[in-house]
Amino acid sequence: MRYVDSEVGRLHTVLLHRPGPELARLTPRNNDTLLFDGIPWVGRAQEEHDAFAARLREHGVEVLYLTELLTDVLAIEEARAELVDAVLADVRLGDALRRRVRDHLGYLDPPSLARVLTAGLAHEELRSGGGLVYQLMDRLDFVVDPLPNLLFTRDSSVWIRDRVAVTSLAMSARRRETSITHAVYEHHPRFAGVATAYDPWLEPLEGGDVLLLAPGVIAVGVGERTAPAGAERLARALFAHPDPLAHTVLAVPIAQTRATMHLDTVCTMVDVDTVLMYPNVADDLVAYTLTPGAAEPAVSGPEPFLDAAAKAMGLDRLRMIHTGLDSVTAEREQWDDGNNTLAIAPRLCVAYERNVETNAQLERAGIEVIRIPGSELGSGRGGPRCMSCPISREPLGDSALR
Ligand SMILES: NC(=[NH2+])NCCC[C@H](N)C(=O)O
Repeated sequence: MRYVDSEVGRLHTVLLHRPGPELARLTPRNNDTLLFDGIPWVGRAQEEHDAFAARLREHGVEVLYLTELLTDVLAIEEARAELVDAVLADVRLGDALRRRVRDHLGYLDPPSLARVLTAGLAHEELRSGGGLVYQLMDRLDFVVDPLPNLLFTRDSSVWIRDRVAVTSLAMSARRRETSITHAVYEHHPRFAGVATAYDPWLEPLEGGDVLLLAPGVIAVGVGERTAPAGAERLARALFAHPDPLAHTVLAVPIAQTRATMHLDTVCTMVDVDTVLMYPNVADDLVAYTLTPGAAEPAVSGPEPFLDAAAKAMGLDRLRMIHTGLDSVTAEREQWDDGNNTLAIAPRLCVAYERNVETNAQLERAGIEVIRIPGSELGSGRGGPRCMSCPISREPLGDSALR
């Protein structure tokens, strides 16, 4: 079963990426470019991630791992060619080095190739190469860049009902991630026959910006990561479907700073009618409402986000968990992904244990919190929601809202 129509329906199946050798590529020289704010201790990050997966399994969630799916599809010639081509498309390689890399990858068995596709390939590991590009590289430079942000499976694909939107990642450090999700959904027998709702060559759109507020109602954060044109394109695709996948898309401009790169860093859902929101932005967020129009989606607004969302969801009001935190504590805990919870059922969510005050407020509001460690995982600036891509949730249907 592959179906997701909300943020909170009981979670059945989720896609995770257990961090591996790609994290060991991070150095103080490259961590900014690779979008990490520190140098994670890899072994501990893996332990933390295993604890996350274990908590999910204890609650009956099936956990799929991206590397396993990738290794499976690399046994299929067409998928292998597609993934290798995505590596070779890097214009910086030049023809001579490109030929050498093609030869090198051609000899690798699926697990070794999966490792290069995720952890990259350093100059010194290629050992020999021809041409000027190879000669002028430092031995630690990457011939194939590593993808440490694969950890955040939320961003490279999003399921909307029975379709998958393979996104278009804005930052160059992440762009190749979607060649992996695309190949998995296209070629893995588990996903046979799945149709896409978005493709990676379209305008920038990242999963961290896409919130399924209710069946048929989708909020999309817009800014640096998801371009307004990406939100518009998604709305058009969802409205045009014969059995429309949504009736309302709310475009929500967000300030693009490091701390708030995606909508889910400031707002996540913890119940069918309840959001957890970063208090420092809660009053300022607005939404533009997109609905099906004659040729193009019709746009109205802006109006306060909570009002626009409640209206689209058919509620009198959307309940916001007011964390009531002083602004410094709120700022500290937002930075450590306090607002980035993963709901695994209505009123039951996973959160980093370190966000003590936010978690206490959630509990006071009647939300059960499953705490996980995240001291190393958090150095890439992502929490439980960023690290998970729900593939199947219990449908809320249209009658779920009270
Ligand atoms: N859905 C999310 N908030 N993902 C967080 C992504 C963090 C990642 N280091 C990036 O900057 O892209």
